[in-house]
Amino acid sequence: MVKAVEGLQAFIARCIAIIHGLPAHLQAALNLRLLKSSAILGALVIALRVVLSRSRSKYRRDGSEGSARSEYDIVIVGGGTAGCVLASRLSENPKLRVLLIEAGGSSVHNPLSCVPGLYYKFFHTGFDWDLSTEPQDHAASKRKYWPRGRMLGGCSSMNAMIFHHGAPSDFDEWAAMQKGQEGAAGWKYDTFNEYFRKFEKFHPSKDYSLVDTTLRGSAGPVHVGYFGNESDTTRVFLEACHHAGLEHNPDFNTAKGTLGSSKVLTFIDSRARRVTTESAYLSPEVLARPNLVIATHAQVTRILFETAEGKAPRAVGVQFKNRKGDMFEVRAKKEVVLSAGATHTPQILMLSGIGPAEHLASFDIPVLVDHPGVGAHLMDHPVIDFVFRDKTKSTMASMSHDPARHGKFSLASTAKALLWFAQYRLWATGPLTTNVAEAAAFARSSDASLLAKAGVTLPTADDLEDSTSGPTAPDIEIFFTPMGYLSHGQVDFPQGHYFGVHAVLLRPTSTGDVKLRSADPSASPIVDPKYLATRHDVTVLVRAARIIGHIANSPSFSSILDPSGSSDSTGLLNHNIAQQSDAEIEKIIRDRVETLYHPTCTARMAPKEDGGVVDPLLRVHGIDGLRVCDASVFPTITSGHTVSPTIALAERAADIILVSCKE
Ligand SMILES: Cc1cc2nc3c(=O)[nH]c(=O)nc-3n(C[C@H](O)[C@H](O)[C@H](O)COP(=O)(O)OP(=O)(O)OC[C@H]3O[C@@H](n4cnc5c(N)ncnc54)[C@H](O)[C@@H]3O)c2cc1C
Repeated sequence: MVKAVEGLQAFIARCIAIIHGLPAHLQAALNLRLLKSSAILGALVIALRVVLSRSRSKYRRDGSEGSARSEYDIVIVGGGTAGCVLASRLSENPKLRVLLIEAGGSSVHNPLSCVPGLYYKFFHTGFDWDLSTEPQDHAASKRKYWPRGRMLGGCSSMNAMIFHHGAPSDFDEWAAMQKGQEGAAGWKYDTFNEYFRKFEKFHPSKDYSLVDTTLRGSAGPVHVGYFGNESDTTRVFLEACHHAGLEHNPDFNTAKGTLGSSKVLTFIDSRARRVTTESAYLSPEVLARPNLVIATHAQVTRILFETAEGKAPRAVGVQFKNRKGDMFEVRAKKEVVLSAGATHTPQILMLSGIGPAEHLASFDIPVLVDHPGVGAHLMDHPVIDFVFRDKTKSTMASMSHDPARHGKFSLASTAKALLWFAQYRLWATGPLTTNVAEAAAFARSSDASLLAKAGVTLPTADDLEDSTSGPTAPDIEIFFTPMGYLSHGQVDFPQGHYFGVHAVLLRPTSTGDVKLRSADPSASPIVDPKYLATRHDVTVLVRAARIIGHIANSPSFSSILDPSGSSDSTGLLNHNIAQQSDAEIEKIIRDRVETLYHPTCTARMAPKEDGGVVDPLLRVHGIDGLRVCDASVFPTITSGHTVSPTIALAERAADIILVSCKE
């Protein structure tokens, strides 16, 4: 079967090479025929790949089998970003019997996950928990779509692949918030950085030779590099950033800090495939370990406890159901670890009787431990998308308006997609290697000289609260996408070419919550991020929009801006942003705010009296045998993208658990 696929690929390669060698007029004449045969061959390759991936998936146990045995040492709930790391690291100890339980299936051979530019195709599918927020009181009362990965690798299997630590002071702040509890110092950047390096295998690039490779990880399972697409418009954006005063930072991810601008480092390997925690940590060798069992399509419904007079309740196992709804129970001799992510971890805790007592009582859930912090302090990064019409008509910008994406069949767009697929398969290049958000800039809203360049004079006694984690940490991110979109791609644009510049609020002061909708585990939790509830948050975003206006007016940027965008009547384009008043910009912000997909802090690491749910060793306060390890334990949100801190956190958690199992 493998040979058949390779044979087909070689045949396509030969056809394309021959066509490329012909004179231009013959190439044009053959174009249509090539497209048609590519379409048929491409479809065959995809079909064969699907068959192959099915046969390779045999090593995983479907949840319908229940569990091969009913007792393990450690039961991990949620095989997402953090869960896969834990399962792999903990099962390195052959004496520990580890069970990983995941609600979804594998994604490791799924083209929508592997091919970097296709991840948005997962939205609203069975691989997505497909959540929506409550109507947002401060954002035009709209509900906001929240995608969350429901598969092995979790959100790492469907995210935008940006590798980013955040600011070093974010982690010093994490440590300081623990007020000297045991294990607190290990979260300081100096120490925690070892775990970032532990998971990373950096691939140097001659195009990014200023990266100091001695500061990057070199031996971890997670391959990162600059292999993804870099569009011409992305390069222009970076020139414009330089012009606006956002200096080039050769590497966002070092102790030197993250301010400045650059193409982003990505979780894309040398063959232009997405790297997920499933693909990196659950290798065939790891899956072959006799002490590791992975149950897929198995949804945990609650944690099981033993209680004894005068002792803290002890987690002793979990209950889960398979796709048919059959219920199973497994026991955990040593520990249960929750890694179900920032929306589902608090849901499982509450369904198990750990959460705000009054809220649990309203669903007749017996209260095991009154924990007001469970589901509280939800923090996310709000993003505002600004869209511009591209006069260069670049290939990537044409992806903004893709009729095929909206279900309208067109031979031309299907043929184009198949050609891109062939280019991707044969040379690992082209539009499909994009991570979409190709470049970024990080800045501070209190940077008077940066804002002065953008025409904003900050008040001399600026009373805007400084919510950053330190004097060199950002609270604004501006990123560039070589295609334009609004509302996660759900808004149709008139035929044309567009790109996007996006403003992110990195350190919001608005916080929200996750609550139960019902005592039924199948019901989605209620998520309410309370976007833009504070004046601070709107003010920082207005300042970010001013910087974007300055970028848009720079000489380099005007070389790609289609002037017709200035007389846009659709209300979708932002060519005139620099001329708009603060009030007009605020209206756009409240109307367009969306998630950057970074919910955190819903079972935060902090002393219980400060609303904490876990201690610095990730143990749930007041319960034995139960830890949480995922983005819900962030004490506060980092000023950057959240997957790298989650992987590093899981690496540290594995060390903590392995030590505790020896004791
Ligand atoms: C579209 C998108 C783009 C993003 N882009 C980036 C980016 O470019 N860079 C970046 O740094 N971050 C990005 N993020 C955020 C980042 O991926 C997440 O913060 C991170 O992956 C969260 O990891 P986690 O382990 O906390 O949760 P998850 O990865 O969500 O894992 C939770 C797992 O638990 C499973 N689960 C939930 N409930 C149950 C249950 N009851 N029983 C069994 N299993 C259960 C889920 O199916 C899932 O597999 C993005 C996220 C999304 C969705």
